Amino acid sequence: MCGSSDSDSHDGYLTSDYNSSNSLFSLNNGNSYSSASLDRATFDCQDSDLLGNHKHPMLSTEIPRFISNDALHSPITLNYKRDNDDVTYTSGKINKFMIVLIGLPATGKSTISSHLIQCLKNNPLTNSLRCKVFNAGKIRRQISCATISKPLLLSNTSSEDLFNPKNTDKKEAYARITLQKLFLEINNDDCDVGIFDATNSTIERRKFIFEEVCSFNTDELSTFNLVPIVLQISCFNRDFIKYNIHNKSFNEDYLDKPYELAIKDFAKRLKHYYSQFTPFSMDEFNQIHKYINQHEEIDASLFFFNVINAGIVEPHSLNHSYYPSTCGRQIRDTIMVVENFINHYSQMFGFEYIESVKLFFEKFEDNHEETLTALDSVVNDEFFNDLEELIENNGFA
Ligand SMILES: Nc1ncnc2c1ncn2[C@@H]1O[C@H](COP(=O)(O)OP(=O)(O)OP(=O)(O)O)[C@@H](O)[C@H]1O
Ligand SMILES: O=P(O)(O)OC[C@H]1O[C@](O)(CO)[C@@H](O)[C@@H]1O
Repeated sequence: MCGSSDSDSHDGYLTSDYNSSNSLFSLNNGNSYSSASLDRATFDCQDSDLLGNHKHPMLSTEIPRFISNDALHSPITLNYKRDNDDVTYTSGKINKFMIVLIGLPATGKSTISSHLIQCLKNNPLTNSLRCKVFNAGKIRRQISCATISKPLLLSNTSSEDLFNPKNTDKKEAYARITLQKLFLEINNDDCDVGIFDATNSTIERRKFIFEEVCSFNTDELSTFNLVPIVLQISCFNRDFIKYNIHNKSFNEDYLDKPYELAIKDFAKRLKHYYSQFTPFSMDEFNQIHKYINQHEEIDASLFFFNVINAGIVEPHSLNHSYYPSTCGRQIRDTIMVVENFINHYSQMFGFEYIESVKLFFEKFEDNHEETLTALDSVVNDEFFNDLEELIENNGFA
C-alpha cells in the first residue's frame, strides 16, 4: 500500500522507497516540490510577444493553413460545467483522467492532443470534461524565459546542452514541475482531463510518473482518483519527420535563431532523444498495472493507445485496455470516445496532415529557396541513417 517500501517488489519494476510525503504532490506538505519554480512556471512569460516577432514571414506562408493555427499548439481549457450525474468513484474518490503522452520530439504529440481535446469536446458523452494540456517544454520556456530572457540558449558544449543525456537532471526537473502542476490543478478541481505533454521517453521517467499517480490516488487528503491513459505517438515516415522538423524550427525555442541553425539544433536534439528512447510496450503496461494494483490495493483501470504515422498504421494489436469489474460508466464512455478517436484518427485528421506534407514537398521541389536547401542539407539520408543506427544501438529496432 502507499507509504510502504516496495523494495520487495518481485519484478524489480519499482525499487525506491515510496510514500506520500516524498512525492511531488503531497497534500500533507504545503512545501511540496519546488513551489518557487512552480510559481514562476505559472507566470506567463513573453511567449505571445515573441510570437509577434516571427522571423520567417516568407516561409511561414508555406505552412498549411490548419497547421499554422496557433490554437492547435497552445494548451486549451474547456470550461464546460460538469454534470454531477456523470461522476463515478474509485475507492470513494471522484474519477478524473490523466493522459500520459509518450513519443519522440516532433512526432505530433501536442498537435494530436489538441485534436483529441476537440474530439472530447464534440462528443456529448465527454463534453462536460474540462481538458488541459501540461506541456513540459512550455514550462521549461516559462521558467528559463523568466531567468535568462531568451527562448533557448543554444550551445556547442555538451555540458550546456539541455537535451544531451548528460544533463538529464535539468530536464527531469522541468518535467517534475509540470507534473506537479497537473496534480495541483486536478486536485483544485480546475480540470478533469490532464494531459502530460512531454516525450516521457525513458522507462525511468514513466516509472516515476506512475509512482506519483499512485501516491496521488492513495493520498488520504485528495478527493480525486486519476485514471491513467497512456497515449504513444510514433512517426517513422521520413517525409513526415522532415516536414515536422521544418515546422519545429518556427516554435518558441527558435524565434531568435536563423532557420538553418534552428534545423541543425533540432536535428541534434532528435539524435539525443533517439539515443535514449524506449518505446512503451505491453510488458511495461503489465508491470505498471501490477504496481498500481499492489499500491492502491484495488483492481485498477489502465489504458494504452497508439497513433502511428498520423493514424495510417493500424495500432490495434498494440492498444490495450484494462477495465476493472467495478468500472463505472463514465470511465467506459470516456475510453470509448478516446478509442474511437484513435481508430479513426487518419480519417479525422491524419489524411489532411498527409495532404499538407505532400503539398509541402511538391512546392519544395520547385523551390530553391536558401532555407529549403538548408533543410535538405541537414535532414538528409545520412541523418536518417544515423537515427536508424541510434535506434539499433538502443536495442528497440
Ligand atoms: N498529426 C498531425 N497533424 C498535423 N500536423 C502535425 C501532425 N503531426 C505533426 N504535425 C506537424 O509537426 C509539427 C510538430 O508537431 P508537434 O509539435 O505536435 O510535435 P511534438 O511531438 O509535440 O513535439 P515536441 O516533443 O518537440 O514538443 C507541428 O508543428 C505540425 O506542423
Ligand atoms: O522531458 P521530456 O520528456 O524530454 O519532454 C520535454 C521536452 O520535450 C520537448 O518537447 C522535445 O522537443 C521539449 O520542448 C521539452 O523540453
